[in-house]
Amino acid sequence: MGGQGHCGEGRSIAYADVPRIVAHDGVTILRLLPFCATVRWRSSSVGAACMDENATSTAASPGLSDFIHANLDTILEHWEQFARGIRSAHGMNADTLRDHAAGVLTAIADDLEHAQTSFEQAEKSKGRAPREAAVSNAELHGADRVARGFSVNDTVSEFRALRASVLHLWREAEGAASPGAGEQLIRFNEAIDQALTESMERYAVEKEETTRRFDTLLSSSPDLQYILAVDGSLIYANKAFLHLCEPSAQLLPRDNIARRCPTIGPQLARELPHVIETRAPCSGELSCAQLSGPALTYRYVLMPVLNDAGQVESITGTARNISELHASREEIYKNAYYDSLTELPNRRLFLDRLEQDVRHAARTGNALALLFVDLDFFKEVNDRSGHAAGDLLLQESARRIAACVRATDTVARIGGDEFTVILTEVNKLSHVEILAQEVLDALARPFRIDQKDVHVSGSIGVTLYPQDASTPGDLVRNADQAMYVAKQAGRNRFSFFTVEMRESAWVRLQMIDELRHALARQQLDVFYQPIVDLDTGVIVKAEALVRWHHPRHGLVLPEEFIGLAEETGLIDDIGAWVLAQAAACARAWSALAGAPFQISVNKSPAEFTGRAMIQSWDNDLALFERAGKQIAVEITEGLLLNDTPGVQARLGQLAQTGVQFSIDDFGIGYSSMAYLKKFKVDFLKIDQSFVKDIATNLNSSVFAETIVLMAHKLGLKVIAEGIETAEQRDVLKTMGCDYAQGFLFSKPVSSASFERLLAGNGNRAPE
Ligand SMILES: Nc1nc2c(ncn2[C@@H]2O[C@H](COP(=O)(O)OP(=O)(O)OP(=O)(O)O)[C@@H](O)[C@H]2O)c(=O)[nH]1
Repeated sequence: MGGQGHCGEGRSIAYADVPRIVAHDGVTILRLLPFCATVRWRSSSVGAACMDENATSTAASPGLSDFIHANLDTILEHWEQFARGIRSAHGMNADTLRDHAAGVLTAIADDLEHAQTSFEQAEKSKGRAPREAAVSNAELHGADRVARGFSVNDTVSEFRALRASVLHLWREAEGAASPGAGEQLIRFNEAIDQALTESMERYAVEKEETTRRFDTLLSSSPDLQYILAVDGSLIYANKAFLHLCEPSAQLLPRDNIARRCPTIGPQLARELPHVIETRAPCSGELSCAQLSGPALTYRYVLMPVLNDAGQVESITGTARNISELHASREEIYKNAYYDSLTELPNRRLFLDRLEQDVRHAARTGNALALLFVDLDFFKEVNDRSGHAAGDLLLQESARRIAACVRATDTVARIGGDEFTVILTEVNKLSHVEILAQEVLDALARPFRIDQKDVHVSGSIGVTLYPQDASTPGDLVRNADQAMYVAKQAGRNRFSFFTVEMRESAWVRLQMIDELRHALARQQLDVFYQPIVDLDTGVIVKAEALVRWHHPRHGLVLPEEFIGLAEETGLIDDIGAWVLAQAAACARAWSALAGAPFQISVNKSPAEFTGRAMIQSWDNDLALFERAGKQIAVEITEGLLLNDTPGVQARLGQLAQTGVQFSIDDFGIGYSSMAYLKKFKVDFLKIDQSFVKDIATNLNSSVFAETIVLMAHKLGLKVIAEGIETAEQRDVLKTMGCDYAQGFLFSKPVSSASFERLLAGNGNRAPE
């Protein structure tokens, strides 16, 4: 390279000395120092304003090549005025922009320096330009422009401006008029055209590669990627998108997305007018039906592409398959709002719906009915047939209840065996009654479970909006209270809520609350009623009967609170406490009498079936064991007939302790002697309803006598309850009844009073 330049101090620099940098692809480019900013030329007319006074001409034969070398900075400055205007040169920094142009220009100038061979000339005339140094620079130039977002026009304009700047300044410097200028001009134009061609070719290759890379990237993406024209026709679609389209695979020009991709196209096409109008991105979820399998869910984004005028020229779209996410979101929602066993709405969703329905009814003036359905004796199904059978019964109950109502009504499972039904737009009360009865009928039909018929029934409480209450909470409470009344009235029925129910429910709740504290506050007491030997009239036994000294209501009898205790499970604690008192008294009174004295205690069926605490049952067993025959346990016939494994096991455990058993209220139930063979019973207690008219009613006396006879044949003793008159006592005595209990002998009395009775015991037999 023989070119020379001039610096500001008049020192000439060979261009071979100009520092170079090596680009990343190995192409060497010149990095020009900003050393000369003036046009160096012999002519005084050129660049007078910027002429350095100390500058000396070095070019003996000034050619275009020398001119370019000498005035590179000035040319570039001139060119830069234009270059900056190319869309702000796409953010390129001034040095880089200049480096590229300088590289191309310097290479062209170098090329101009050596004489062209005739071969080169011939090749050029055939349009086959030999490679020149400018080419590699131009390639670099073209490649870089793609990456920086220059358009083809921008790139062409850059070269045109470069050519214009050189020629303009050369002409001004009068170089264009120098000898051989024409030839140089031709070669310069050829060289710059050549550089432009190379730059454009490289630009095109680069662009193609970039497009191919993006296409590969987009094609391998599982997300749908596509570009739409504003009329909805597909400009581009990646593989994932085409996969969802009609199977004819190839994308045809102007294919409309709605027609081409019937699964999701129409849904996307509907969004286009909005995106075009607002020029804002839009996103959402859409459902894509599949030939087989569940519909897929896609989350899509549509993004408008704006032209220079700010108008939407196309729309890019992406869509991601979020079916799994959607499914897990649905699963979470289902778990939160639906009962997993029956798939009905759970309590939470039921309360939401009730709130909405109440609001809607308030707006429209319609009435609404809420039904609270509770299965009867469901616990027995679990106990007898197992929990899995209970589950099946709950599922079938859910289906049966749901089949009774309209699709717009809500059926929910809000607890164990509790269901609710919200009936909206209720016009007639009779409709509610009919529906409640239908539900009862449906539940009363046998359930076929494990090849067996299982029977339950339902109790339903009904309340109405707005007649009974105005808030969801009050409606639920009303329906619950009405259901409770239906249960108390015998089950398998429905009750409408009344205001009186609210009052009695409140009293009941208060009683439950007070009963909870009664033991701790020592308000419970055990009274004892004597049982006499009918032959001798001597007190030989006693029955322990619990009493509640209520702070406001005075002495409360067991009939008024044992039911509540059973319902709430308090019966376990109360029963254990009564047993402990009775066992202590039996011990003391045995010592007092100098002979074994037996006290009988009542055990409710709930104590055999409920029992939240295994521990309390074990404690009872230990007490029974210690007491042995000093305690007799009074149980009902129903309990013995209960063949659920849990109940039978507990009865067996109890029998092991050595206590004796009495069948209470004998005669009013099944009066079956069959179970007496299976379970060792010691006493039968004839129910007082037979004793009452035993002296006047032949049926009662025959029945009582039969019981006595049969019991004796089976080796059992008989106790008659509720004896109030000497006549009753005498009839029973004549029949051979063993023991008697009733007001004729004594009312239940406190332990202290009972001790006094015992002290005088044996002195007399009541007449
Ligand atoms: N199998 C099954 N049983 C359940 C489920 N949830 C609760 N339960 C049982 O359902 C029973 C409901 O108790 P209750 O309503 O007092 O029993 P009930 O025998 O129907 O008594 P009444 O309503 O007074 O007739 C309890 O024994 C619970 O253990 C469940 O998901 N599956």
